[in-house]
Amino acid sequence: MSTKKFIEVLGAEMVFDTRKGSFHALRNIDLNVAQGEFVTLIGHSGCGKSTLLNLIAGLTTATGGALICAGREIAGPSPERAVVFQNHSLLPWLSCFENVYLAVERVFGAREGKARMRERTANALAMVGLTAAASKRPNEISGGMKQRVGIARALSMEPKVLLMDEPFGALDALTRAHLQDELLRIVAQTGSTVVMVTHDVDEAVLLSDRIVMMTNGPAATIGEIVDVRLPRPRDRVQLANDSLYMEYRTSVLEFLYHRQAPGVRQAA
Ligand SMILES: Nc1ncnc2c1ncn2[C@@H]1O[C@H](COP(=O)(O)OP(=O)(O)OP(=O)(O)O)[C@@H](O)[C@H]1O
Repeated sequence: MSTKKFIEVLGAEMVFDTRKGSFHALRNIDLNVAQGEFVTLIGHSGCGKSTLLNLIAGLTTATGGALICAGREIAGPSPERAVVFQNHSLLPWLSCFENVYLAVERVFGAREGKARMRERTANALAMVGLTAAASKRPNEISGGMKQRVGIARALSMEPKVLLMDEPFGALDALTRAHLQDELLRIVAQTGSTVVMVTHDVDEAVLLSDRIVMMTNGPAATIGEIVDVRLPRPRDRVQLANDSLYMEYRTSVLEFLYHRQAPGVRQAA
């Protein structure tokens, strides 16, 4: 198996059946993601970013084409592809520790003892800086902390791929910046392969190895891909004045606001 083609999306199509007839959401999506690569999907609202992420997650089945992860066809959801959503979806009656432990137990429960699973849970919480909040319930912590529990829960499953659907979309700018920096550090530490949906151009340039820019729907497809060749580790303050950073930023903005202006529909 080539590590350059860890995730393969081959001519994927997605047509939804709706009450008003069929809706062609995604058309001929071809994308390879390498092992350890950080790829973001960006595009205007409704273009199909979440739909593509859900196909990779195995939460929805493509109506055409094929999707492969680690050499096997994606046939449904799997802990090897953990998903972090915008609304963390934690169980409110469980502590942060218990929320993460639940995921650990589901993945490792059949072959590992409780002590090892508790260790895994504690490690995941430590990775996102939440050791001190482990015994708190979701309603006792901030939005940013809840999102970190969601990330810890995903990481605790030791997924091959981390799929993130606007994970920081609901957070204020400072919390968001802080969590982006943490994600950069965690990904550097774990070597995770990440596919993340975002609306935020700066977030995309800061985090990505490649930015996949999608055309407007219906029948959205990949318009262009930007290779972000900024060295890592990346520092947001230094990058603020970096000319290469500005170039990447401008090319994404040009794609989004000149070539795919909001509200301009594709000819289906
Ligand atoms: N289950 C479904 N049934 C019918 N249509 C759907 C379904 N899911 C998504 N769609 C349609 O497919 C298109 C793409 O939706 P999707 O949520 O993937 O877009 P998005 O780019 O993630 O949007 P946003 O940025 O606003 O979250 C939209 O027109 C949406 O209405």
